[in-house]
Amino acid sequence: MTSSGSTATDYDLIVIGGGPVGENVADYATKHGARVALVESELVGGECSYWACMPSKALLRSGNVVRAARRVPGASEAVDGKLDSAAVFARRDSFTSEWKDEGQAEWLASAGVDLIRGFGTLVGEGQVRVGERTYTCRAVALATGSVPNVPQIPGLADAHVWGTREITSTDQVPQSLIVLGGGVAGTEMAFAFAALGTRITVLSRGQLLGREEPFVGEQVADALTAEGVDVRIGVSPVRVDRGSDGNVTVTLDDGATLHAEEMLVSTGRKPATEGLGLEALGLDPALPVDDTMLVSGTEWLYAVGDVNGRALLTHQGKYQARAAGGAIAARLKDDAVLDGAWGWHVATADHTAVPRVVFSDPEVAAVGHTESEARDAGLNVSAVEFDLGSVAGAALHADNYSGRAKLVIDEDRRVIVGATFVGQDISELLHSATVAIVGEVPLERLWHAVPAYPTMSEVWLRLLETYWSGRA
Ligand SMILES: Cc1cc2nc3c(=O)[nH]c(=O)nc-3n(C[C@H](O)[C@H](O)[C@H](O)COP(=O)(O)OP(=O)(O)OC[C@H]3O[C@@H](n4cnc5c(N)ncnc54)[C@H](O)[C@@H]3O)c2cc1C
Ligand SMILES: NC(=O)c1ccc[n+]([C@@H]2O[C@H](COP(=O)([O-])OP(=O)(O)OC[C@H]3O[C@@H](n4cnc5c(N)ncnc54)[C@H](O)[C@@H]3O)[C@@H](O)[C@H]2O)c1
Repeated sequence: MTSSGSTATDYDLIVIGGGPVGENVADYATKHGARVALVESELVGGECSYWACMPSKALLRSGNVVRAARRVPGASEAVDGKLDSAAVFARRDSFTSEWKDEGQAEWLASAGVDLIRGFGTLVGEGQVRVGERTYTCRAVALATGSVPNVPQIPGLADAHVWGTREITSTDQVPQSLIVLGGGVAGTEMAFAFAALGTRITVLSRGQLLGREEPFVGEQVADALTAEGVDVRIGVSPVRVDRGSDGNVTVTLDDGATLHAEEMLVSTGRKPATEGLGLEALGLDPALPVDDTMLVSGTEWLYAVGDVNGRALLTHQGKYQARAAGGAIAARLKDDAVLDGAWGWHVATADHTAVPRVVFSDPEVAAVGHTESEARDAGLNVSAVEFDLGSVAGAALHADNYSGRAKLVIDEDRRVIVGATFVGQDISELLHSATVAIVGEVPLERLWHAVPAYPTMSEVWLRLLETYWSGRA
């Protein structure tokens, strides 16, 4: 490494995978003096930039804006047409840089990171093969992301259905679409394409967004239904076929048969570890990591972002990357590694304060534990809820504003350990809850954080009043 003068290896660190997480590991390690190369087999920028976060949010935005305008008299009269799908897709294309990565590659070069194009495989400790060449290094960071988890349903593999890559990059507005999977991706795409005019059926084996508080799925399902979406809860397909007319037929376990022009399968993702050579090196493919992202049983291998399965979210992966990039550089220089809880080189918040936003309408914004998760974790918690529609800021924001907020409180420490908000344009409220949880702000002190009037943040005051009422 530069500061220690070692050039016995090609690099100090090789990062495999150039998504948002790999880019940040490389950048942070380089900033701290390491000689770094990044290996990417597709586009620098990864899933998030081209087939996930950016295009999906761009596709959602136009519909959300129109619905918002329709809820405000005076504005609603000005919005009486349909969405311009070509313009929606064109805006999406600009956010994906037309699926070209020159800009990201230039940024990597400006950050001092060498880009190696190709598929990286581990062939030994500190040895990465790309094509015909084997590169040596002192540490490797795997940031290979995740791949779709496709269910084994008879006929599905031959039906050429859409995954999230296809739906986020399409230029087509299908007349009808069956969405399998009531998680984050399925829910968001149902809103986006309902706004574009597609007739949609969502199939979910459990409540929508089932990992969140129970009222979340109920409110989002009600909103989808109001948009004309057929939401079917508690059903699973038993067969899928693509007919000679090009349409998809789905047979459900309740005996129903559905037909649609297209089908989206969005049933979760799993770490992308295939072909990395882990088993040949005797490494556990589950890639268990400590909070610096060092893989258990090794002193040279790190797994960061989606690939370690801790939190499949860009912002949380990038947070891990900042910790890991710094930790790797520090270890290579024999500098102190600040790996105590909340230290500079650890991703402590992964355990207690992961923020999540679903860009549906209403939006869902949550951080930390749900009430049931907190109880399962053995915490002594209470919970308070409040109707967002009765907060002045929300009522002004949109007529008939509908939403709900909930705090989960650790009674032993008198701090918040979870917060959930559902409502139009509520996502920007989330960071206040994240700060309260990470800062472990006592409720008694939180009382003095006065929300401005008339903003939606006043829901904080109402939640705290609800908490204190009935208590001394
Ligand atoms: C539809 C959808 C919408 C989403 N929206 C959001 C959102 O709004 N907000 C959010 O926070 N998260 C969102 N996510 C999740 C987010 O996309 C991921 O958490 C994020 O992309 C993870 O980043 P990563 O760098 O770990 O992996 P990736 O972005 O998957 O990048 C991994 C990279 O590694 C490369 N690679 C893999 N194997 C190799 C190899 N052996 N050699 C070389 N290169 C390799 C891949 O080509 C890829 O470029 C969404 C996901 C989906 C599917
Ligand atoms: N706004 C965001 O931050 C955002 C948006 C989209 C995706 N993502 C991330 O991308 C990842 C993938 O999204 P996703 O929606 O595919 O995953 P998910 O885990 O959110 O939802 C998957 C859904 O599919 C269902 N499912 C799983 N297996 C099934 C089967 N065999 N048959 C029927 N249903 C099945 C699950 O019950 C769940 O409802 C998630 O981890 C999510 O965090 C984030």
